[in-house]
Formats: sequence, structure tokens, C-alpha cells
Amino acid sequence: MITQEIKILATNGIHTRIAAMIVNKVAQISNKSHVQLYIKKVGLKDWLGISMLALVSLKIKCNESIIIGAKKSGDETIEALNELKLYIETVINKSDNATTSMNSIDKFIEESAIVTDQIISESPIGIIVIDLNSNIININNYASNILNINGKECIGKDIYKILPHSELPKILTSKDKELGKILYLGNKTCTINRSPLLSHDKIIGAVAVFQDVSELVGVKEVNEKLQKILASSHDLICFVDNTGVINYCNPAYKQCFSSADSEIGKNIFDMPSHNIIIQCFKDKKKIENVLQTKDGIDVMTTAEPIFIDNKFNGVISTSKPVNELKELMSKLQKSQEELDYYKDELMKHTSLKGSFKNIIGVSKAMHNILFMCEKASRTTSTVLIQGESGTGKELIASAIHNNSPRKGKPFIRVNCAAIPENLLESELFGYKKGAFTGALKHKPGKFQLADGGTIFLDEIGDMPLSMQAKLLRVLQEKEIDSLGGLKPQKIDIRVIAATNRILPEMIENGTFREDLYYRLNVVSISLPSLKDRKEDIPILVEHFISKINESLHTTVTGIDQNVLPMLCNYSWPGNIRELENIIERAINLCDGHILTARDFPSYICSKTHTAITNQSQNLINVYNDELLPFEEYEKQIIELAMKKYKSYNKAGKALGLTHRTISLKCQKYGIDKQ
Ligand SMILES: Nc1ncnc2c1ncn2[C@@H]1O[C@H](COP(=O)(O)OP(=O)(O)OP(=O)(O)O)[C@@H](O)[C@H]1O
Repeated sequence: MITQEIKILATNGIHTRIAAMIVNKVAQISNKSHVQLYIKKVGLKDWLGISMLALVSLKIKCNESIIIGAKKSGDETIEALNELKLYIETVINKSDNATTSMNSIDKFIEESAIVTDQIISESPIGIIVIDLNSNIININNYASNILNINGKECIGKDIYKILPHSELPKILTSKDKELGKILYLGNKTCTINRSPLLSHDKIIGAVAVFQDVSELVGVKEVNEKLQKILASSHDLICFVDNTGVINYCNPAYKQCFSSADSEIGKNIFDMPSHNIIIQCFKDKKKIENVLQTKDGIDVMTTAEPIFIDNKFNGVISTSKPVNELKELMSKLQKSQEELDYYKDELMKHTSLKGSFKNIIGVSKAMHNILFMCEKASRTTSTVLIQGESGTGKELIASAIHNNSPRKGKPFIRVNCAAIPENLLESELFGYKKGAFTGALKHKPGKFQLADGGTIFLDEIGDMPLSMQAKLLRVLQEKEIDSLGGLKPQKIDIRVIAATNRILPEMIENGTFREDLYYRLNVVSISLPSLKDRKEDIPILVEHFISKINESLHTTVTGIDQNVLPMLCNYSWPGNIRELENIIERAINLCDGHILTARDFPSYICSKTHTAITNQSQNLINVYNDELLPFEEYEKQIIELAMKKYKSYNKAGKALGLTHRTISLKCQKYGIDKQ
């Protein structure tokens, strides 16, 4: 810098008129020599471009010295500095011999300048003025307070040194006003206007006028609350304004990113680590991703654009350390598992909903079965129900259906043992018109009728092997071939099968396909016989009394407590069906309101009923003049026949029954081939 020092001798120092004279002279010199001249007060560090604002702001008094200077070296510069020095020494310093009238004009100008200065300095809004070189030439008290800086020390300094992220210098080049912008200063929210200062259409500086609107009533309250929320949030939160500048980071963010304080005021486009915010900024769409911080912490980050009155206002980014999330997830999963466990336990100990209410049983075995049924009803998996005749297999199957999402759809029961073998295929799969002689019209099979619902294949153990192969195909392919049909038809059915036969044994002796067994036995339900769950008998008795009362319009209220133990001691070969029939019979015979021993068959109430299992020499046993149920006699006859002939074939021939019927009955009554 080439410099010249000059002492100011004008009586009133460099006041407004004198400043105007100097600026005018500088303009002439610069036009001629193209040298940019600067000024500073002796004792101050920073140079100011010579302008009205700069000169007046220096407030140079008589006998104070100034230094003028230029950055460019060369003769032209020396000449320009000499010319200005000469002008100040010969014209300006001699201006104290100005006329009285001139003095009063100066006084007037000076006074109005002081008034303006005071208005600015005491204004309840922040004002910062810069000259063409971005040096601060005026800053009022309000601005100094809000920015927490010493205003006086800022005069003459480059605004970027005081406020590194200031946008005010941009106005010097754009020359456009920026009105009503939002500026975040610490925890304060300000509105700011930035305008160029023009003199005769020439820009001479720029002014920023701003006000802290977070102080406004209402806004302040909301702001306070928001501050508290942000401060107490465990999420890492940061705001980026609509120019990409980070203007807020909450304490959690600062704690996680130690460098966060220095991030405030920076532009995200200069920070590649913020690429998720940059992407959101560009696409104006919400984005989620896992980022890794400089310290190697994985954070789940969501960047979301903010729109105010449909105008893009910036991006808010919220992040959560992933390990915190993982911890939460595992806690949640644990709670969910606990909840499921308690739900299951509760289910086991409370009444079952809907259709399962009709299935009576307090024994642990029944509870577990019902619990399993409840679960099975929520899926479409195939169910295989095994149990002796009369144990409630059909009841269970229909309850599963009625409790499932298919409950409004058909429940089709097929008794595989009842349909003759040669008709079974057409019964199950249907036939097309003309498929065989006599097929005069199309007939849908049970599978088609059950489409969308459930098919209950009862007595599946009695299905012939040829049909077992076809059923397996249906289960695997989920399609059926009707007799005479040209192409297979897709079907949507749930299969529930039941049998009172021991399928694993049938597999062993080759009468049941192993692959079909495994296809059917996805959910396996094994119903115990009534003699193995005697604790259910009292409640079943109660249930049947009220059920039969309803259908027969009778008014039986209970059972003699001495009879109950007898019912519990009986072996119930016909299981629950037999119990239901016996109760119905007793209600029919009952004269009063309580069922007594007289109303029950003597073989149940007689203490000698165990004799029934001993083989009598007489074919027909009669106890106390009471006949036994037919099935009891049937069992005894088949037992006798099997004992004698030791073969299904021979026993069947002797009794006039087929080999298959004999084997079924033996299965039913648990008679060994011997
Ligand atoms: N747990 C139970 N609660 C109430 N009633 C039951 C229960 N179990 C069976 N029953 C009743 O007993 C009778 C026989 O039941 P179901 O026909 O379901 O037996 P099953 O095992 O299918 O017999 P089968 O093998 O002879 O076809 C039905 O009237 C049924 O309502």
C-alpha cells in the first residue's frame, strides 16, 4: 500500500460538507487516473474506500490525522495521492475561513446528520451499513446487542470478519432488494430486509435492517415451547434454510457431532457428508437412509423438505443412532414375545371365542386341543383330526371352519366310508355331461362345492388307495380333474380330514399312503377318548341337560350327585355321543327335575357293570331287565367271531359281513386280530 499522511486543520473537522468535497475530488482523480483511493484514521487498522458514508462515519476532528492510500504502485498512484493531499491541505484545511453563511449551512447539515445518526443508533431494529468494499460503516445498538458484538470496534472492518455468513455483500453486486427474509441468529428468529444504498443511481453501499420476531407475543411462546422440545429431544435435529445453509442444530445433534457448532452457517453443498440432505434439497422429497458419522456412529436419518404456503422453505433432518434403534427394537420384540406368551396363556385359561364355545371340556387335554384349534383356524393349513368314534371330530372340524376367515363360505362334509368306492371319484371331483353313459348333465363334485371354503374328509382312513393318489394330487396342485373334463380346474379349499383309525399302522400294512399322511398331518389334533378325560363328564352332563332341555322343551335342572360318580366310572365306548344319548334317554324318562339313577340304564348305574366286559356264555346280556346299547352287543359279537376265526375274512363270512366292514368294526371297538 502506498500511503500519505495528512493532518486535518479544518476547524470543524471532516463534517458532511467537507466529506462531500473530498468525495467529489476523489471521483475526479479516479476518473482520470483509474486509481482506487482508500482512507483510514491514524490509530485505526482498517482501510475504508473513500465514500460519503465512510468519511462521515470516521468522525475526524480538527488536528486529527488521516492516512490516504492506494493498493496499486506506480507513478499514476503517487500522482493521485499527491493531488488529493494537495487538495486537502490547500482547500479543505483552509475552509475555516468560510463565510458565516457557509458556517451556518455546515451547522445545519451537521445537525441533521447527527439527528439521523441518533435515530439509527437508538432504533428498535437492527441496522448494519456497509460500503462498496463490504466494510462496516455503521452498526446500531440493537444490531450490536443481537449479534453480541461491540459495534464501535466493528466500524471499518470487513463484514465477513465479523459475520462470516453475512449475505449483505451480495447486494452490492446484485443491486436487488431482499425483503422479508428469515434469519436465525442463535435461538432468535429475525426478519431481515437487505437493500442497496444508491446515490444518483450509483450504488454506494448496502444496508441490512432486521428485527427479532421471536420476541413477538405468541411467537415467543411457541418459540419457547419449540426450543424446549428440540432441546429435550433425543433425536438429532438440524435445520437447513432454503439456500442450503445450516441454521440450527439441537443439543442432541451437537452432542453426537462434536463439530456441529462449526457447522452452523455452513452450506450443505460444501459438505458431502450431508448428501442425504442435499438429495432431499434437490428432489424436494422425504428421504430415509442410514448414515455414518465421522466418529463411525450409524445414524438412521430422515430428511424432509419444509413447505410454507407451498413455497420450499428448507430441509429438516432428524436422525437416531441405529444402535439405539436396535436396542429399542429388541426391547419391543421382547415385549411382543412376552405379550404373545401372556395372550396364549390367557387364551388357555379363558373361554374360547365364537364357535369353540360349543366344545365343552375343562380337562387339560381339551384345553390344549382347543387352543391348538383356535390357532389352526387362523391359517389355511391342512388339519388331521384323529380320535375314536364319538369323540367330537366333526364338531372340532366345523368349529375350526366357523372360526376361520372362510366361515361365510361352504363347509362340505364327505364321509369317505359311506360312499361306495366306484362312486367316490365322481362324488369328490364331479363329472361333465357325457363323461360316461348316464352322465346326462354336469354335476359338480364336493371339491367344487367347497371352493373358497372347507372340505371335511371324514373317515379318511377308509378312502381306497386309488382315490388316495388322486387326493394327494389335489392337495399338491390345488386343482381337480372332473370326469370328462378337458382341463384341470383351480380350486381354493382348506382340507380338514378325520379318522378313528390308526393311520401309521395302515401305512405299515400298505393300506394308507405315507405321502398322503404327511400332506394331511400338517396340523395334528388327537382327541382323547372320554374315559381318559373323566373330569369333563360333569360339565358335559350339565351342557347336554341344557341343550336337550331346549330341544325337547323339558325342565330338568340337574343330576343327582350320587349318579355322577357312576357316570364317571363307566368306560363310554361310544364316547361323548354315547353320553349325549344316555342323557337324552334319561331326560325322557325323568319324572321330576333331577335326573336320578332310575333314569339311567342299569349297566351304568349298577355296581356290577364291569361284568359287561367279562365274556358271558349267553350271547345277549341283560342287566336288571335293561338292554345294552346296540353297539355294545355288536362289539361282543364281533369279539366272539374274531376269537373263533382269527381272520377278518372268516369272521365276516360267518356274520354275513364283508372283510372291510369287519376290519372297520374291529378298529372301532379296539378288537385285536389275535
Ligand atoms: N367336547 C364336546 N362338547 C360338546 N359336545 C360334544 C363334544 N364332543 C362331541 N360332542 C357331541 O358329540 C356328538 C358326536 O360328535 P362328533 O360327531 O363330532 O364325533 P366324531 O368323532 O366325528 O364321531 P364319528 O367318528 O363317529 O363321526 C355330537 O353331537 C357332538 O355335538
